[in-house]
Amino acid sequence: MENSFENLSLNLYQGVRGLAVKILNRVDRTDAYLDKLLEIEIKNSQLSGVDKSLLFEIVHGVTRWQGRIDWILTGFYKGQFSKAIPNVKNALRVALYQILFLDKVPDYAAVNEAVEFVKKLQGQTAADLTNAILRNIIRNKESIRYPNPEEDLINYYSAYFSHPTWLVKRWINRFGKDEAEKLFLANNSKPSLMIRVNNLVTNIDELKSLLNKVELKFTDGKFLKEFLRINILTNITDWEYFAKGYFSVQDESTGFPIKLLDLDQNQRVLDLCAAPGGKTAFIADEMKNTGEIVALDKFESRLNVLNKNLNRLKVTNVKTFAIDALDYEDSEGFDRVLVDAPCSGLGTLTKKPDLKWKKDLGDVRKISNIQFDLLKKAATLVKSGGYLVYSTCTIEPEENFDVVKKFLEENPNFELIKDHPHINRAVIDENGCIATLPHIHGIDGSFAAKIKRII
Ligand SMILES: C[S@@+](CC[C@H](N)C(=O)[O-])C[C@H]1O[C@@H](n2cnc3c(N)ncnc32)[C@H](O)[C@@H]1O
Repeated sequence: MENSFENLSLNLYQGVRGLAVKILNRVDRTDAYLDKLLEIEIKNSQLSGVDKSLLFEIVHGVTRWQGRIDWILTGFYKGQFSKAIPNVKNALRVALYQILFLDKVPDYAAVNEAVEFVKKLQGQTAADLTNAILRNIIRNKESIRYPNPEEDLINYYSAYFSHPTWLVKRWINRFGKDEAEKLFLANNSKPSLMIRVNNLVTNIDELKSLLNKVELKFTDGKFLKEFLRINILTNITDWEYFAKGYFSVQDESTGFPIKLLDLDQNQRVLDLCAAPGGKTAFIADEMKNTGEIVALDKFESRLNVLNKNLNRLKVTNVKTFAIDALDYEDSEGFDRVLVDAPCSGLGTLTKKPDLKWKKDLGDVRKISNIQFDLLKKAATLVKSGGYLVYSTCTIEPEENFDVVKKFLEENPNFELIKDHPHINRAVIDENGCIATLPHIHGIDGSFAAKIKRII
């Protein structure tokens, strides 16, 4: 029975557009994240490399521009678009994304695909409706009207720049109109691919010459010498040197917390929230595989991914434990402790556009309590004279400096280190912490604070 169900669903959601609708239906209906769903579908599908890239582009693009796409569809849909049948709703979104944003797909092809798909799943009437709406939009493409910014700036920004109203309000209040606009645009740009050289296996010069040999164009990272920006979006993990552990794929912003740790060989380091191990591997690299790193994560499955990554990168100085960090005990103490806390991820919207629709202010507030508890716990595990680094990949103050400030107020035996002589001043904020913003620094939004245990 189950098998025939699966076959049925395989047949119904065929090809790139069918799979795109299937994934987007799930994003809407469950709390699963886009990338996880995409990864599962790609693994189970027989798509060619080109089609995999197109599927990635379509589901990311629809999600990135969903605010604008839905605004337009709401105007042309007879009835309430928000209440449309999921298959119809997402087939319309997929087609409209291609019509508005993808030059390589002719409009008529996008319409025909959507109409055929809807006909197969929902019947002729729904297909006729799909056809009529899309053709009507194509005819009026040049004269689409958005809310009037003079009268309703929030809804204008929300529709035009495709961000939820709560974030629009928040970021206009914080940054002002012009800067907020730049942030929306940066969030809506396609992500760039950055890699970190793994000095345990190679060095930056060798990696650059290998990239040149396969004609993969790159530029140096803006802030940290270990990072390179690959100028085209390519599936670089298929390259033989990825499997050989020459580099890992990670944004330059992830390097700052490691630099703040001020690592040396033979130290004892705790990585409290470690999976999937991007930062653990960089710590091991800075320590030249000496000393000891203890890496914790609450989820065994995520630690399995970490272990796989560390093996590939030839990291040998890490012990892992699947445990809630709040329950972890250790009598010896650590020279360095990293709390790379779970967060709303709102600094990473170029890569994870679904987060802007999935998270709200309640989530930001809720997670800040967890972050504070993790930082307090970490403080009990660092040796006197040692450093504690607190980091996130969000730009929201409640999850960043507010957590650190409250911690420092309650713990006078710790002090914030504000002087970072080896770090580019462009990423240091008014409090002496690292704070990156996508529209200013051209990398993911992130935060890191260096705290010293005095006694
Ligand atoms: C931001 S991610 C860490 C990313 C990682 N440091 C890296 O650079 O690849 C946060 C991690 O914290 C883990 N986590 C959340 N709550 C935790 C807890 N109470 N104890 C331990 N790990 C936790 C999550 O499973 C997640 O893997």
